[in-house]
Amino acid sequence: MEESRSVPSGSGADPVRSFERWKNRYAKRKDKLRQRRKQKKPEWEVERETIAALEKRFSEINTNEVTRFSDFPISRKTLKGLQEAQYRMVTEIQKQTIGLALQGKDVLGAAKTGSGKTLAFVVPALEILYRQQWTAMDELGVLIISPTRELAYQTFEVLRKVGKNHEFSAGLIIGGKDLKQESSKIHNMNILICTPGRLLQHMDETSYFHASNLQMLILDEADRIL
Ligand SMILES: Nc1ncnc2c1ncn2[C@@H]1O[C@H](COP(=O)(O)OP(=O)(O)OP(=O)(O)O)[C@@H](O)[C@H]1O
Repeated sequence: MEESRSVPSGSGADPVRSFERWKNRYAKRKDKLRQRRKQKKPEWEVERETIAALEKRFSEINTNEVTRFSDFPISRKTLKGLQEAQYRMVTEIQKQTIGLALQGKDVLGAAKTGSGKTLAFVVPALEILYRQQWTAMDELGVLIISPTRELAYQTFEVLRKVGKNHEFSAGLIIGGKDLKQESSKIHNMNILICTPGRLLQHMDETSYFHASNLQMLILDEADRIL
C-alpha cells in the first residue's frame, strides 16, 4: 500500500523530518538527564565530604579573628539554628572555647553569669555528633550534667532551639517525674541533660542505661557538681 503524506502547501517543511529532528533532540536531552541523575551523589556521601572539608579547617581556627559563629567551621544545620535564634556574634567565652572543643580538646571554662556559657558547650556538642553522622538510631553520645532542674531545663531549651535542624533526639532527666516512664525512653536518647541525683538513680535502677559510646561529657557549673 502506498503511504500518503500531506505537506501543507507553500510551507516547504517536511513534517516527518521535523518530527525526526525533534525526536532526536528529545532523546539526547533525556540521555543527558539520565547521565546527570546517575552522577548525583547520595546524600550521605555529600555530607561526608562536607564534614571532611570542615575538619580540614579545624587547624586554622584563630580565636583572635573569630567574631561571629560563622567564623567557626561548623555545620550549616547548627549555623541555621543559631541564626534563627538570632545568635550571630560570639561572646568572649564562646570565642575562647568553641574552637578548642571543635579540635577535640578538653575545655575548662569559667566566666561570669550571663556570659553565654550554655552555647559554648551546646554548639560543640551538636557538632561532635554531626561529624560522626550520629542518628536517632544511635545510642547516647552526649551527657550534660546540670546542678539544678531549672538550669537543666534552660539548657534543654537552648539545645532544642539551636539544634532543631539536626535529627538527634534529646531528653531531660531531672526527677519529679515517673522513673519508669523516663527509663522507657532513656535508651533512645542521643543527648541527655540531667541532674546528678536522677542520673545516679538511673545508673542504679535502669538496667539498659549505658554510656559506653559517650563522645562528650559536659559538667555545667562543675564547681557545684564535683
Ligand atoms: N552569642 C550570643 N549572642 C546574643 N545573646 C547571647 C549569646 N550567647 C548567649 N546569649 C544570651 O545571653 C543570655 C545568657 O546566656 P547563658 O544563660 O548561656 O549564660 P551563662 O553564662 O550560662 O549564665 P549562667 O551562669 O547564669 O548560667 C541568654 O539570654 C542567651 O540567650
